[in-house]
Amino acid sequence: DGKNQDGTPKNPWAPSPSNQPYIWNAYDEVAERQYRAFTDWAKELGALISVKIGQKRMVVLNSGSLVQESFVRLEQNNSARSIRDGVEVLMTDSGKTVFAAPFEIYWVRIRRAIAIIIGAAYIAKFDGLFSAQAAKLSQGIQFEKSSKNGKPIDAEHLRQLVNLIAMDTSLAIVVGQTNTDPATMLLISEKCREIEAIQANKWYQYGHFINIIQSTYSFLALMRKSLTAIAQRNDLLEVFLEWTSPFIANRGDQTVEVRTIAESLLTILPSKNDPEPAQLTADQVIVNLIHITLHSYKNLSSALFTLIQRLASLPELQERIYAEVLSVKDKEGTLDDWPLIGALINESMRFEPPMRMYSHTSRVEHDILDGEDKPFRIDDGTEIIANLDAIHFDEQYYAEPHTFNPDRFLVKEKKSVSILDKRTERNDDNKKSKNKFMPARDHLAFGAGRRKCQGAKASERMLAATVARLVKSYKLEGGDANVKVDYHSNIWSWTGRTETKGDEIKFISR
Ligand code: HEM
Repeated sequence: DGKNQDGTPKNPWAPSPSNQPYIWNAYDEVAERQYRAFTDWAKELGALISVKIGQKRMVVLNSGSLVQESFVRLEQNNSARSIRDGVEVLMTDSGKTVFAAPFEIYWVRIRRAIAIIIGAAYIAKFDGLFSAQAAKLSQGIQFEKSSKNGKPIDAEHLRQLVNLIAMDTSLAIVVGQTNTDPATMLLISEKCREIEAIQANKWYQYGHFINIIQSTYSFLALMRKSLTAIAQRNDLLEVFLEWTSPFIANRGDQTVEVRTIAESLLTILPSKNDPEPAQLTADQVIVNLIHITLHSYKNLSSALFTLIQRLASLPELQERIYAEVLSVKDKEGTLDDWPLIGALINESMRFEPPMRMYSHTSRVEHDILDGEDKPFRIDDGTEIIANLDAIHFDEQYYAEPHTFNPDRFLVKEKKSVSILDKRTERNDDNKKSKNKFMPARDHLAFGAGRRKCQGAKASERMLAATVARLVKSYKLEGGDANVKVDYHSNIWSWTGRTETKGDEIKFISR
């Protein structure tokens, strides 16, 4: 209501775009142009902006230091999430999954259980899986090639191969399924596509912002859509229930080694702050497994497809990577051995992240300081969005940001800063001013703060294994990573995702 508890006026909202139509405010612009609309407004109004759509006010962070301020320094305030529409409610069982759960002990338990499977200290045990998957992709490409007499592989076929590898890898980590039959994997990805399409429907999108629409305007249409969504969800549940049943039957058996996220979620371990944790119900476990699998699948396949398309268009880089891979002798090699592949992955994540926006929600009324330390209003429930379309192209951190250049990430730790670090304009004898011209050594494609992606290490190692294997086996020619397609929903968040359209690639055996 614009007043603090003591009756004094609240600080203003951060600057907003003007001249927006009254009823929908910024809806049309955001629906059509998504993150690009935020980037353009930020150029005009400054890195911290606020946008009102319908009844919803959102605050958008367009610089790394604002993400540091909001998602990291003030993480106690801003690590909640909001569930925005019927599909999200349905698919997360009203916020029971790690992605959607409120910032409470229930969420902490799930995070810990996932961390002991795929956290940085544990992830190396999956390197064998990643190189086996990379080999499978290479074989799939060989097979496609020979069935086409060596002609290039078109984007659609390549995408199907990449989808299968991404799904297979995700299922192995999440439910311990390896070599799942392709028909089942296709079924899962088809269900996922259909649910996403329902969520991207215009009335669902409006409903995020104007509650009354959910209940009246196109109630019947929404009901029909919801019934379809429920049917799709039930089909998914059936598949996952079958996989999870053996683990559920073994629940509590201390002699079984915990190797997958499914097993770990079924055995929440005590910790210092949570000595007697409540265990999750089987339903809660399964709804998490579906959500994690689909997030992992979509992002891995999207990142891998983009990376292959990009690599194909860079012949010189391929030769440098080939030399790097060959220089590792007497062992398989992993991301730890390949700095240039690591730099390529970082640059791909910076230049073309699968998710250009993600959001946290504040659960406390507080102020946020803009770049000049001026305070602006955040309410309990305000959705706060990180806009990578602005942050990842900030030329203060990434020289010539619109050029794809993996070498920028070969910079030494001491000669670089984090994208989260603030630039200071103070003069030379202040050490901090050194920051001013140092490049960033990182990116925010995996998020920041307490809600950060738990699959970052797994993803990087998987992508590295695949790049190494492909470059070792083939010279890639063709490809196009420049044309993008934006989707309006993303397992199950309204902030969307971006895919690479791609072009045919010729794989020439080395
Ligand atoms: C290239 C691949 C991937 C990308 C780009 C990606 C990106 C993201 C992003 C942007 C977030 C939200 C971060 C935030 O709000 O600050 C997230 C959350 C998460 N990701 Fe990923 N992800 C990827 C792969 C994976 C994989 C393979 C897994 C697991 C197998 C995974 C598990 C998670 C989990 C559990 C969270 C939720 C954290 C929470 O809300 O507490 N991700 N991811």
